[in-house]
Amino acid sequence: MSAEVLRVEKLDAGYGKFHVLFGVDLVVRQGEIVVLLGPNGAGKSTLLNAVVGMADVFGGRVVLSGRDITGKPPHEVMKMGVAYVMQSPNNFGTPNVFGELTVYENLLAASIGLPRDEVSRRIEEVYSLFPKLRELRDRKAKFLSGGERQMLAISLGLMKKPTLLMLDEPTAGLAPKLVGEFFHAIKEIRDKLGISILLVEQNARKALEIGDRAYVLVTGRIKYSGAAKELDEEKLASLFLGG
Ligand SMILES: Nc1ncnc2c1ncn2[C@@H]1O[C@H](COP(=O)(O)OP(=O)(O)OP(=O)(O)O)[C@@H](O)[C@H]1O
Repeated sequence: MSAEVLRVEKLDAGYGKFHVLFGVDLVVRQGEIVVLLGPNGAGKSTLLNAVVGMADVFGGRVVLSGRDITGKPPHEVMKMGVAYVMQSPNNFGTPNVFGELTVYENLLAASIGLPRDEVSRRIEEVYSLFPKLRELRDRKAKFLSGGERQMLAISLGLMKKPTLLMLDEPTAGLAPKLVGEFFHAIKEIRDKLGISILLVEQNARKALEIGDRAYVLVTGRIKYSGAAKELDEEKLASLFLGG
Protein backbone atom coordinates (compact mmCIF):
# COMPACT_ATOMS: atom_id res chain seq x y z
CA MET A 1 0.00 0.00 0.00
CA SER A 2 1.41 3.42 -0.91
CA ALA A 3 2.50 5.99 1.63
CA GLU A 4 0.05 8.32 3.31
CA VAL A 5 0.23 11.90 2.08
CA LEU A 6 -2.51 13.18 4.36
CA ARG A 7 -3.94 11.75 7.55
CA VAL A 8 -6.75 13.48 9.41
CA GLU A 9 -7.36 11.83 12.76
CA LYS A 10 -10.37 12.26 15.08
CA LEU A 11 -10.60 15.86 13.96
CA ASP A 12 -12.90 18.27 15.80
CA ALA A 13 -12.90 21.67 14.13
CA GLY A 14 -14.94 24.79 13.43
CA TYR A 15 -14.81 28.55 13.73
CA GLY A 16 -14.50 30.22 17.13
CA LYS A 17 -17.12 28.54 19.32
CA PHE A 18 -18.97 27.09 16.34
CA HIS A 19 -18.34 23.35 16.08
CA VAL A 20 -18.56 21.93 12.52
CA LEU A 21 -16.53 18.67 12.43
CA PHE A 22 -16.80 15.83 14.93
CA GLY A 23 -14.18 13.06 15.11
CA VAL A 24 -13.38 13.06 11.40
CA ASP A 25 -10.91 10.45 10.10
CA LEU A 26 -9.66 10.67 6.51
CA VAL A 27 -6.59 9.48 4.63
CA VAL A 28 -5.15 10.35 1.19
CA ARG A 29 -2.42 8.01 -0.05
CA GLN A 30 0.27 8.75 -2.61
CA GLY A 31 -1.22 8.77 -6.12
CA GLU A 32 -4.85 8.63 -5.03
CA ILE A 33 -7.83 10.72 -6.01
CA VAL A 34 -9.99 10.83 -2.90
CA VAL A 35 -13.49 12.25 -3.26
CA LEU A 36 -15.23 14.00 -0.39
CA LEU A 37 -19.00 14.24 -0.78
CA GLY A 38 -21.79 15.51 1.43
CA PRO A 39 -24.85 17.75 1.54
CA ASN A 40 -24.57 21.54 1.69
CA GLY A 41 -23.22 22.74 5.01
CA ALA A 42 -21.91 19.28 6.01
CA GLY A 43 -18.44 20.71 6.66
CA LYS A 44 -16.50 19.68 3.53
CA SER A 45 -14.85 23.06 3.02
CA THR A 46 -14.24 23.29 6.76
CA LEU A 47 -12.28 20.04 6.60
CA LEU A 48 -10.04 21.45 3.86
CA ASN A 49 -9.79 24.74 5.76
CA ALA A 50 -8.72 22.87 8.91
CA VAL A 51 -5.93 21.07 7.01
CA VAL A 52 -4.38 24.40 5.99
CA GLY A 53 -4.98 26.19 9.30
CA MET A 54 -7.93 28.29 8.12
CA ALA A 55 -10.39 26.74 10.57
CA ASP A 56 -9.92 26.23 14.31
CA VAL A 57 -8.93 22.74 15.43
CA PHE A 58 -10.44 21.76 18.81
CA GLY A 59 -9.17 18.19 18.91
CA GLY A 60 -7.49 15.46 16.88
CA ARG A 61 -4.65 15.98 14.45
CA VAL A 62 -3.61 16.57 10.85
CA VAL A 63 -0.51 14.76 9.57
CA LEU A 64 1.16 15.56 6.24
CA SER A 65 3.60 12.96 4.91
CA GLY A 66 4.30 11.85 8.48
CA ARG A 67 4.67 15.35 9.97
CA ASP A 68 2.14 16.74 12.41
CA ILE A 69 0.85 20.02 10.95
CA THR A 70 -2.17 20.50 13.22
CA GLY A 71 -2.99 24.20 13.54
CA LYS A 72 -0.05 25.36 11.40
CA PRO A 73 -0.79 28.59 9.50
CA PRO A 74 -1.70 28.43 5.78
CA HIS A 75 1.61 29.74 4.40
CA GLU A 76 3.58 27.06 6.30
CA VAL A 77 1.28 24.22 5.21
CA MET A 78 1.48 25.39 1.61
CA LYS A 79 5.26 25.57 1.80
CA MET A 80 5.21 21.96 2.98
CA GLY A 81 3.54 20.86 -0.26
CA VAL A 82 -0.20 21.44 -0.04
CA ALA A 83 -2.02 23.42 -2.73
CA TYR A 84 -5.57 24.49 -1.91
CA VAL A 85 -7.86 25.75 -4.65
CA MET A 86 -10.68 27.29 -2.67
CA GLN A 87 -14.26 27.50 -3.77
CA SER A 88 -14.96 30.77 -5.48
CA PRO A 89 -16.61 32.79 -4.06
CA ASN A 90 -15.76 31.55 -0.56
CA ASN A 91 -16.63 32.57 2.99
CA PHE A 92 -13.32 34.39 3.44
CA GLY A 93 -13.85 36.73 0.48
CA THR A 94 -10.54 35.48 -0.96
CA PRO A 95 -10.33 35.51 -4.77
CA ASN A 96 -8.53 32.44 -6.13
CA VAL A 97 -6.73 34.38 -8.91
CA PHE A 98 -5.15 37.86 -9.14
CA GLY A 99 -7.74 39.82 -11.16
CA GLU A 100 -5.47 42.70 -12.19
CA LEU A 101 -2.72 40.42 -13.53
CA THR A 102 -2.75 38.63 -16.88
CA VAL A 103 -2.92 34.85 -17.03
CA TYR A 104 0.84 34.67 -17.62
CA GLU A 105 1.60 37.11 -14.81
CA ASN A 106 -0.62 35.09 -12.48
CA LEU A 107 1.43 31.99 -13.27
CA LEU A 108 4.67 33.87 -12.69
CA ALA A 109 3.38 35.25 -9.38
CA ALA A 110 2.51 31.73 -8.23
CA SER A 111 5.99 30.48 -9.05
CA ILE A 112 8.03 33.03 -7.14
CA GLY A 113 11.07 31.32 -5.67
CA LEU A 114 11.38 28.65 -8.38
CA PRO A 115 14.40 28.58 -10.71
CA ARG A 116 13.67 30.17 -14.11
CA ASP A 117 13.90 26.99 -16.22
CA GLU A 118 11.56 25.23 -13.81
CA VAL A 119 9.05 28.09 -14.12
CA SER A 120 8.98 27.70 -17.92
CA ARG A 121 8.59 23.94 -17.57
CA ARG A 122 5.68 24.28 -15.15
CA ILE A 123 3.97 26.88 -17.33
CA GLU A 124 4.23 24.52 -20.30
CA GLU A 125 2.80 21.77 -18.10
CA VAL A 126 -0.31 23.78 -17.22
CA TYR A 127 -0.71 25.01 -20.80
CA SER A 128 -0.80 21.42 -21.99
CA LEU A 129 -3.32 20.60 -19.28
CA PHE A 130 -5.49 23.62 -20.17
CA PRO A 131 -4.58 24.70 -23.76
CA LYS A 132 -7.09 27.55 -23.49
CA LEU A 133 -4.79 29.30 -21.02
CA ARG A 134 -2.03 29.54 -23.61
CA GLU A 135 -4.40 31.41 -25.92
CA LEU A 136 -5.44 33.68 -23.06
CA ARG A 137 -1.98 34.28 -21.65
CA ASP A 138 -2.18 38.08 -22.06
CA ARG A 139 -5.72 38.54 -20.78
CA LYS A 140 -6.29 40.02 -17.33
CA ALA A 141 -7.77 37.41 -15.01
CA LYS A 142 -10.70 39.65 -14.12
CA PHE A 143 -11.90 39.36 -17.73
CA LEU A 144 -11.84 35.55 -17.84
CA SER A 145 -15.04 33.51 -17.92
CA GLY A 146 -15.89 31.40 -14.86
CA GLY A 147 -14.46 28.25 -16.43
CA GLU A 148 -11.28 29.95 -17.64
CA ARG A 149 -10.75 31.49 -14.23
CA GLN A 150 -11.16 28.10 -12.61
CA MET A 151 -8.55 26.62 -15.01
CA LEU A 152 -6.19 29.38 -13.93
CA ALA A 153 -6.92 28.85 -10.23
CA ILE A 154 -6.06 25.15 -10.51
CA SER A 155 -2.94 26.00 -12.54
CA LEU A 156 -1.76 28.40 -9.84
CA GLY A 157 -2.03 25.56 -7.35
CA LEU A 158 0.15 23.39 -9.59
CA MET A 159 3.02 25.81 -10.11
CA LYS A 160 5.00 24.64 -7.08
CA LYS A 161 4.31 20.97 -7.83
CA PRO A 162 2.51 20.17 -4.57
CA THR A 163 2.38 16.68 -3.07
CA LEU A 164 -1.30 17.19 -2.27
CA LEU A 165 -3.80 19.20 -4.28
CA MET A 166 -7.09 20.01 -2.54
CA LEU A 167 -9.86 21.13 -4.87
CA ASP A 168 -13.09 22.56 -3.47
CA GLU A 169 -15.92 22.20 -5.99
CA PRO A 170 -13.79 22.95 -9.07
CA THR A 171 -16.70 22.38 -11.47
CA ALA A 172 -19.30 24.48 -9.63
CA GLY A 173 -21.25 26.70 -12.01
CA LEU A 174 -19.53 25.38 -15.16
CA ALA A 175 -21.34 24.54 -18.39
CA PRO A 176 -21.95 20.76 -18.64
CA LYS A 177 -19.63 20.49 -21.65
CA LEU A 178 -16.78 21.99 -19.67
CA VAL A 179 -17.37 19.80 -16.62
CA GLY A 180 -16.13 16.71 -18.48
CA GLU A 181 -12.99 18.57 -19.52
CA PHE A 182 -12.27 19.47 -15.91
CA PHE A 183 -12.66 15.92 -14.67
CA HIS A 184 -10.31 14.79 -17.43
CA ALA A 185 -7.76 17.42 -16.37
CA ILE A 186 -8.02 16.38 -12.73
CA LYS A 187 -7.28 12.79 -13.70
CA GLU A 188 -4.31 13.96 -15.81
CA ILE A 189 -2.92 15.88 -12.83
CA ARG A 190 -2.79 12.61 -10.91
CA ASP A 191 -1.76 10.36 -13.82
CA LYS A 192 0.84 12.57 -15.51
CA LEU A 193 2.06 14.82 -12.70
CA GLY A 194 1.74 12.22 -9.95
CA ILE A 195 -0.02 14.61 -7.56
CA SER A 196 -2.39 13.16 -4.95
CA ILE A 197 -5.79 14.82 -4.92
CA LEU A 198 -8.50 15.48 -2.35
CA LEU A 199 -11.58 16.51 -4.30
CA VAL A 200 -14.76 18.06 -2.90
CA GLU A 201 -17.55 17.82 -5.46
CA GLN A 202 -21.31 18.25 -5.83
CA ASN A 203 -21.16 16.34 -9.10
CA ALA A 204 -21.00 13.03 -7.26
CA ARG A 205 -21.43 10.64 -10.17
CA LYS A 206 -18.61 12.10 -12.26
CA ALA A 207 -16.33 12.52 -9.25
CA LEU A 208 -16.82 8.88 -8.26
CA GLU A 209 -15.90 7.79 -11.78
CA ILE A 210 -12.39 9.25 -11.47
CA GLY A 211 -12.02 8.72 -7.71
CA ASP A 212 -10.23 5.79 -6.08
CA ARG A 213 -11.82 6.13 -2.67
CA ALA A 214 -14.58 8.27 -1.28
CA TYR A 215 -15.82 9.69 1.99
CA VAL A 216 -19.28 11.01 2.72
CA LEU A 217 -19.58 13.71 5.36
CA VAL A 218 -23.00 14.44 6.87
CA THR A 219 -23.45 17.12 9.56
CA GLY A 220 -19.77 17.03 10.41
CA ARG A 221 -19.41 13.24 10.72
CA ILE A 222 -18.02 10.68 8.27
CA LYS A 223 -20.84 8.33 7.27
CA TYR A 224 -19.04 6.38 4.55
CA SER A 225 -15.47 5.61 3.70
CA GLY A 226 -14.51 3.08 1.07
CA ALA A 227 -14.00 2.38 -2.61
CA ALA A 228 -15.47 5.04 -4.89
CA LYS A 229 -16.84 2.33 -7.19
CA GLU A 230 -18.92 0.83 -4.40
CA LEU A 231 -20.79 4.04 -3.72
CA ASP A 232 -23.81 3.82 -6.02
CA GLU A 233 -26.49 6.48 -6.32
CA GLU A 234 -28.93 4.64 -4.10
CA LYS A 235 -26.43 4.28 -1.25
CA LEU A 236 -25.37 7.89 -1.66
CA ALA A 237 -28.94 9.20 -1.58
CA SER A 238 -29.68 7.24 1.54
CA LEU A 239 -26.50 8.59 3.23
CA PHE A 240 -27.35 12.17 2.25
CA LEU A 241 -30.80 11.70 3.77
CA GLY A 242 -29.31 10.43 6.99
CA GLY A 243 -29.91 6.71 6.37
N1 LIG B 1 -15.43 31.17 7.82
C1 LIG B 1 -16.50 30.71 8.50
N2 LIG B 1 -16.86 31.26 9.69
C2 LIG B 1 -17.91 30.78 10.39
N3 LIG B 1 -18.70 29.76 9.99
C3 LIG B 1 -18.41 29.19 8.82
C4 LIG B 1 -17.30 29.63 8.01
N4 LIG B 1 -17.27 28.85 6.91
C5 LIG B 1 -18.29 27.99 7.02
N5 LIG B 1 -18.98 28.19 8.16
C6 LIG B 1 -20.14 27.38 8.62
O1 LIG B 1 -19.69 26.05 8.81
C7 LIG B 1 -20.68 25.10 8.41
C8 LIG B 1 -20.06 24.14 7.40
O2 LIG B 1 -19.77 24.88 6.20
P1 LIG B 1 -18.86 24.31 5.02
O3 LIG B 1 -18.67 25.41 4.08
O4 LIG B 1 -17.68 23.64 5.60
O5 LIG B 1 -19.83 23.18 4.42
P2 LIG B 1 -19.75 22.47 3.01
O6 LIG B 1 -20.04 21.02 3.27
O7 LIG B 1 -18.48 22.79 2.34
O8 LIG B 1 -20.98 23.14 2.27
P3 LIG B 1 -21.23 23.49 0.71
O9 LIG B 1 -21.38 22.17 0.02
O10 LIG B 1 -22.52 24.25 0.77
O11 LIG B 1 -20.07 24.29 0.23
C9 LIG B 1 -21.84 25.92 7.85
O12 LIG B 1 -22.83 25.99 8.86
C10 LIG B 1 -21.23 27.28 7.56
O13 LIG B 1 -22.18 28.30 7.72
